[in-house]
Amino acid sequence: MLKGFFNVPIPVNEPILGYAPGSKERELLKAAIADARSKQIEIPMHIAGKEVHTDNKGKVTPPHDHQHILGQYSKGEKAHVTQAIEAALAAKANWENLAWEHRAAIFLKAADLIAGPYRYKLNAATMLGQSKNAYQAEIDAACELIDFLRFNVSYMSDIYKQQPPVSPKGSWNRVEQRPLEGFVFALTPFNFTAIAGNLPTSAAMMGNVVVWKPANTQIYAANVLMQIFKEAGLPDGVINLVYVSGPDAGDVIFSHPDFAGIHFTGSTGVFQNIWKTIGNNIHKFKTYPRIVGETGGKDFILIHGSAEAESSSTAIIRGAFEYQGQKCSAASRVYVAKSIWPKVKEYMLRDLATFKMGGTEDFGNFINAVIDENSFDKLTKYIDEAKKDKGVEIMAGGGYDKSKGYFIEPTVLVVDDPKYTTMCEELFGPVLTLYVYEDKDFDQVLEIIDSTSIYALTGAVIAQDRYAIEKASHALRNAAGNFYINDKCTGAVVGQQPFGGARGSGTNDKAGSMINLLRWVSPRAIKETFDPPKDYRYPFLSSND
Ligand SMILES: NC(=O)c1ccc[n+]([C@@H]2O[C@H](COP(=O)([O-])OP(=O)(O)OC[C@H]3O[C@@H](n4cnc5c(N)ncnc54)[C@H](O)[C@@H]3O)[C@@H](O)[C@H]2O)c1
Ligand SMILES: N[C@@H](CCC=O)C(=O)O
Repeated sequence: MLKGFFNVPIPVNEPILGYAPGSKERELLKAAIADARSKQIEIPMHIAGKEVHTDNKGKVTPPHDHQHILGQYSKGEKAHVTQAIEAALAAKANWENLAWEHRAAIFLKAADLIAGPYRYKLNAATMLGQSKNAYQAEIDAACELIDFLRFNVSYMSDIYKQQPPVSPKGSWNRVEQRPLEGFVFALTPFNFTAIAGNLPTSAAMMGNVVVWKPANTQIYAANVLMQIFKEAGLPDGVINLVYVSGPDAGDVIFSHPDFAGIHFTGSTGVFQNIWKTIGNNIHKFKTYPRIVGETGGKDFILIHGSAEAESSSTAIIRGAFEYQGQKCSAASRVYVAKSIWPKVKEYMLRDLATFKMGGTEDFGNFINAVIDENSFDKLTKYIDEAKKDKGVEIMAGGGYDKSKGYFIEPTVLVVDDPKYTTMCEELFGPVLTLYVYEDKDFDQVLEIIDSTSIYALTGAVIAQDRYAIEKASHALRNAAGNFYINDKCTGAVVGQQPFGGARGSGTNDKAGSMINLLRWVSPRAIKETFDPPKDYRYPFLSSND
């Protein structure tokens, strides 16, 4: 074994490629898209390092072109979840005993593979499978995932370096960061390839073994991620990837004695049910499982009367409509002061009129499709209701069509009631609701924002008036885990704004930070005494008493 404490490479954020017309990266990405579209692939599960195929297949189709088949994945059942757990537990001893610098090297290599040879393949898979445009795929599948891997390696070494500051004479105090006893379940959402990659790897990096179940609508890119992890040298069984229904996975995992933790990102309802199941089964587990979940949001932008109108409009429309509003951080409720609203509205209508909507293969499209038919049907129901409801004006959009892909026009609703349904519930799509308030009612609006939804994920205040900024920052301190001043409420960057919300939005364990990695270790404090006492008596107990 090598001896020494090794410094890890100092992480820096991966530069975002621009994909401008004529650029090399655009040519390479277009070629990767054409290649992916030209064939149908078989997508196996990965258990104990082996590819597992079944006869029960699910189709993978681009949300913007649902009749085109990119491939088919093998659907698993409960027995595959059991096999994945057994494979993870079989891999555990070797993996957790491997020196940490070797674990680090595997994930640093994975980051390099994504930054280099796999960049276009992974971006193309995300663009086709999840209907993300080139820029959105680049900031997610490439840059954010590379950042997660490189920064987490650095945080891991910082965690290992942290030791008790005091060791009195004659003793030495140390802390060992043990992986959890058992396996970790990574349950990942459709909307970010980076999150799908981060949830299993952050736990594995700290020495844990993992069963990973992605959302069905993200499997196409998850398959590329698994290829990358293998090529980076991840040993068999450390991360096992299964394609089963959520309830099937839950039934097996949440009653297994070695279940040691869940790393979840997804909707609040699913997380709350999982929490209840874990609570009901608590007597079955060897340890108290770590429950880490980043969940839904009802993210706000507050525009003060002193704000600059054009940048306010840009923050609103980028915050609300990038990736069709399917970011947990997406702006979905806006509060704008009456004095500035006419100007903001003018800029919004000017820019919304220039949005192009269509497939991700055409780089001119800013807006693509929503993820699937369920989502399309749910969102269009809200739009149809809004069209009928009094006190709601459809300021923009409102149209939709699912004949070729699940396309919904970016829609802006202006409401009279700040507690209208779409101001309160998470819709998760390109539907923004906006309320215009009297400038004098700023304080009341702060209270409304704080109390309107169960969530507290992201939020922004836009103002030039420093008193207003200070007041909003204080009044809304529990309304968002990620708070922005004079910016949109999306686009957190690893190493810059660790991400996560509280209240109904999750456990706020901040993805891409040391706080998150600490959830995947169980510290053991060790005290060593060099000269142990040989007499039990205290000094005041003299032998003459
Ligand atoms: N806070 C964050 O950091 C963050 C980031 C991304 C997405 N999200 C949230 O995720 C949601 C969108 O993602 P989604 O649609 O994939 O979420 P989802 O909750 O539908 O699914 C998440 C995962 O849970 C699985 N699942 C679904 N039902 C299950 C059940 N009954 N038992 C066990 N597993 C089950 C899914 O298959 C998927 O793998 C939104 O609510 C969004 O706000 C939050
Ligand atoms: N971290 C991303 C959101 C991830 C959730 O979907 C952002 O800040 O926009």
